[in-house]
Amino acid sequence: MLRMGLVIPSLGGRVSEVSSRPMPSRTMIGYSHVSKSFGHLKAVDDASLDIAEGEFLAVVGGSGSGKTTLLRLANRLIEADGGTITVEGEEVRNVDPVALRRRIGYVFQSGGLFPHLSVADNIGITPKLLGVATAEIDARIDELLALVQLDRTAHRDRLPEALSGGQRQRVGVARALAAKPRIVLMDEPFGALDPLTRDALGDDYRALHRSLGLTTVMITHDMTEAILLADRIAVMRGGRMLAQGTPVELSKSDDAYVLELLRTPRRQVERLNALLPQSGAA
Ligand SMILES: Nc1ncnc2c1ncn2[C@@H]1O[C@H](COP(=O)(O)OP(=O)(O)OP(=O)(O)O)[C@@H](O)[C@H]1O
Repeated sequence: MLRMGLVIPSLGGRVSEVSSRPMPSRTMIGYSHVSKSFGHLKAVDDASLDIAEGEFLAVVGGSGSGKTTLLRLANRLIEADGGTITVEGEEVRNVDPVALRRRIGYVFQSGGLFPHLSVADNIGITPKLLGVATAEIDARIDELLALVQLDRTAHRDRLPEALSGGQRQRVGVARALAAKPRIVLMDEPFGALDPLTRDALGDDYRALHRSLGLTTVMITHDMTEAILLADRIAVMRGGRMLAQGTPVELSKSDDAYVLELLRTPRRQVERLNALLPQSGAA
């Protein structure tokens, strides 16, 4: 696999780097008392959250807790009923939705690729819509394929159906980065992948996030993934923003649901340790 000069940090190195790094303070996305209902259902209920420049924030919570709705409110795929949402200091309701979406990359759970377009055309579609010159788009596609570690010759002209799930997600990330956004929203990007591919993609994306200076908001159902990848975690329940903070801060929460979520990875490890021989003992 191509590495193209990207340093993929070891897990241990990344975790200590995350915990010792001071967070920058400029707010890239700000939610203030935001609400969104569908009929009588409050999908997002009075939620407030600030995401700082350069931050990697994971949003966790049960099915139907409002995570996707929260994400889509930021780029106006859904319009809020109440409260204020800002992106880079501008209220999103004052920004043209199409222009807003070009400033914010979006990675879908299934990759969200156009099935009839090649990998190259999927990646190049936004620059093309923006009127970027063909030669420049071609160079950008190659650069992005290298960034997401897909071999140019092997993958450039393939249709999405001829890719593995992990490769499709890499193309999805490349497409989200094609218009050089500073913010990337990811809706369970690695959820449907096998654990090894998921780990590799998570690590690789985290390295990209850092080297490109991105601000990332990622929905995940996997608390282990949230703890390992994110600087901070926001916990949603029933549309409410239940808690937010670093894993260490959340571990001091007095909310039983938050503590239960945080205990899950450790409980899984304990069960695995009971079932499997300790490493080196096999
Ligand atoms: N367009 C819609 N019309 C009606 N109800 C909706 C719509 N979108 C979301 N909902 C409802 O709003 C609630 C929150 O949905 P949302 O997709 O934000 O949850 P989620 O936390 O992302 O769930 P999951 O983890 O299952 O993807 C759910 O009860 C859902 O059924």
